[in-house]
Amino acid sequence: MDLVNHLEGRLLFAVPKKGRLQQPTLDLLSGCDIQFRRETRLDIALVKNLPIALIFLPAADIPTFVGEGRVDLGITGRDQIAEHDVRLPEAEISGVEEVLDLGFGMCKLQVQVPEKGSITTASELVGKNVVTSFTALTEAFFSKLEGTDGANTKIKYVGGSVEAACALGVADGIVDLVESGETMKAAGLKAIDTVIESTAVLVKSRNTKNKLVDLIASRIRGVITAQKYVLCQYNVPRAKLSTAKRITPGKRAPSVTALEVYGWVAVSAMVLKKSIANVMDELTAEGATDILVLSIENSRTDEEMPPE
Ligand SMILES: Nc1ncnc2c1ncn2[C@@H]1O[C@H](COP(=O)(O)OP(=O)(O)OP(=O)(O)O)[C@@H](O)[C@H]1O
Ligand SMILES: O=P(O)(O)OC[C@H]1O[C@H](OP(=O)(O)OP(=O)(O)O)[C@H](O)[C@@H]1O
Repeated sequence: MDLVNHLEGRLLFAVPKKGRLQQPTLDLLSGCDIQFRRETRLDIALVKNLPIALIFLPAADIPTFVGEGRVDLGITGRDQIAEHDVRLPEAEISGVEEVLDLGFGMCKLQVQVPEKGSITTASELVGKNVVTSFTALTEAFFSKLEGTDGANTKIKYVGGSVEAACALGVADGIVDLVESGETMKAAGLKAIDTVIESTAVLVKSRNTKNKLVDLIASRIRGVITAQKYVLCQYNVPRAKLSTAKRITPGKRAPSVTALEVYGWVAVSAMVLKKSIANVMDELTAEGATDILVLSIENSRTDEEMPPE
């Protein structure tokens, strides 16, 4: 089948073809009931149940395709968007518009130097050799270092294994992504500054007119919300209701229903998964009973969520 001829009329959605963002992205698509089968070695997959085609691209190239309007939607790291946008001429507005923070792929782009070396600040790297996969952000970072002429710093591109550059004598420092810090530690490096913090984002092309963009964004938002929150149900004496409402304020407000027992109410509210244990302790201390925590399979809510 000539897939390219089947793209007509479909929303084009760029997703990472490999690397750290790929599996969480595929999980998200599955949660949105976006069904497809990717043939071996093919970078295009037609979605069976929606007029969408998935285009598998390197995370670093997705901002270019979205920015130029070649694809309507994309998922990549905010670091990649920043690297793309910082290259644009000053007066040009980026064609890449962020729609949604996806909450995975958290990492920091950091300036790193040998742990045992003499350099302790990024300014001391000015004029020296710095190796990175993010040359535009690194150039902008060193150019802005106050009171120094960062533009003189020699910035070299490498596509991967950036952390090896110092040990091999290619660089005095590197600018690379850090998440757990394991890679940095194993290479005998330490972080001395942060260029940008990143998470995966859903982005759209500024000029896309495809109506499915909003539908997909809404489905993705629903899945992310479902992953982040649980539904907490409990019974509490009416006299304690105002305190209980402060503990579980819910989205707009908690649902409260009268119980068939005088003086008691049943409360139901969305609670952040990461704080549910504390919330249960607090509710118990206030006399709540029969506290149940239910996972949320999927959701469709507006953007206002309970505070994190
Ligand atoms: N250790 C990490 N933890 C979390 N997110 C990361 C990590 N490393 C990278 N990312 C995110 O994933 C994006 C893609 O990085 P990744 O290293 O997976 O790229 P890749 O497409 O496989 O390319 P490469 O061939 O350069 O490794 C990064 O831009 C960043 O947003
Ligand atoms: O802080 P950590 O949890 O150790 O993660 C950081 C590492 O992850 C990324 O590389 P990746 O492993 O994706 O491969 P790459 O070097 O080929 O880009 C990044 O470039 C770091 O090397």
